[in-house]
Amino acid sequence: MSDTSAVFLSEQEVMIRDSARKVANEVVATTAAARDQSQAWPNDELKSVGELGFMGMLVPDEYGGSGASFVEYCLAIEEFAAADAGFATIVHVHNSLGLTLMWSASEEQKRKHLPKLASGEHIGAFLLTEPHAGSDTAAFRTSARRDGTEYILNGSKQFISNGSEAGLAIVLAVTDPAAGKRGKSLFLVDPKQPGYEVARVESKYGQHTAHLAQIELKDCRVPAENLIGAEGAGYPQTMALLSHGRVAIAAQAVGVARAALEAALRYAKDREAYSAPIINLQAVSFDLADMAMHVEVAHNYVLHAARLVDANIPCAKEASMAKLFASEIAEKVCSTALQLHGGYGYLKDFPVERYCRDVRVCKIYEGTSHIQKLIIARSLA
Ligand SMILES: CC(C)(COP(=O)(O)OP(=O)(O)OC[C@H]1O[C@@H](n2cnc3c(N)ncnc32)[C@H](O)[C@@H]1OP(=O)(O)O)[C@@H](O)C(=O)NCCC(=O)NCCSC(=O)CCS(=O)O
Repeated sequence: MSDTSAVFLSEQEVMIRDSARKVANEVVATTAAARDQSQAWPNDELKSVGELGFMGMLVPDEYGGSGASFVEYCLAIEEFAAADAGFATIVHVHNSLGLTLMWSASEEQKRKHLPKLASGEHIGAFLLTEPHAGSDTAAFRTSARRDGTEYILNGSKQFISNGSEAGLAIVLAVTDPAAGKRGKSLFLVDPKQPGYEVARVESKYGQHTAHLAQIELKDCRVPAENLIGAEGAGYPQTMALLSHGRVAIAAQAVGVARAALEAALRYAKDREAYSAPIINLQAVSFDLADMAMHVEVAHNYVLHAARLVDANIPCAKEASMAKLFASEIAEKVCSTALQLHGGYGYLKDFPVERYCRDVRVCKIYEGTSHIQKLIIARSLA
């Protein structure tokens, strides 16, 4: 990223970005290619970023967090994604629990759960999507039936990042089937308790660092005090969280695209054809120019959306624009980076084939590109 991208960052934003960049480069990136092969859970790497405060970024100091702004959060996610996109997914999904609890949890819930989340002792998972419904969030069926001082949760949850590794889960479940969007509630669930079952851990195309699970909730009894906020308030809470999350996924896409651009630049300066580095070929340099333009524009638009979040200005449209633009250009940038490497781009000796696989899901999770268009189009009507 060129120096002017940092001109309007505060000293603190630069400090957090640089701290994230340092740990990402020194600890996360160095093990990323091996992890892509082994699919090992990055315990040590998470511990390292946790010690620096990156596991409780959106949680204030009084609950053990680092009280970062959303801009600072997105800058950190971009850095982690440039090192290992799957690692950034783990960190992002985890941090989204802290944000949800800050918005809606009782004081008692905050005191009980936030310090362990913020330190990284408990990894967080958010159980939203179901096997039969992803985009259509109103169609979720997982039920929570009140039974005395408890709720009994039943249902299947699909595509759950961190679901198999979590120390704390938040579940969206239907408490009143007749009430539609006002009949869904959020619950805190301990993944070690009976009734929380990891049915399978998916085998997937990319982001091998991030484990994606199918979770079965079978007569999973949770105390009534684990309800987050009011009964029936879960749906709008979740929609607001998804909207903020889209800005972070956009930052993640920018991070991977930037890494791909940097890899392509290195390669183009090093690789010779026709007796000169291939960067001297106009076709190659035009591709690189195009990639750099897209990465910089996406980076700056992500910061714009994140600043709106920090200013508490409704920005569902901008969040969707950031995610749509960044994830679409990131896929193209990564693909062009692979192309510029020629045959070597297709080999695991170079990182660009991993970037291509890892970045693809940015167009799908936290709302597909079509869902982002739907939200943007709605805002224009
Ligand atoms: C496509 C959808 C946006 C359609 O949503 P709805 O039409 O059902 O929602 P609305 O009626 O518009 O809103 C309901 C309710 O929420 C409030 N709301 C909505 N957006 C916001 C916001 N940005 N900030 C605050 N509040 C918001 C809205 O005001 C309404 O509240 P009231 O009724 O007025 O009180 C939706 O279905 C959608 O987003 N679909 C995509 C789902 C998605 O992104 N899935 C991804 C799942 S997560 C994932 O992929 C990662 C898994 S992980 O890695 O573990």
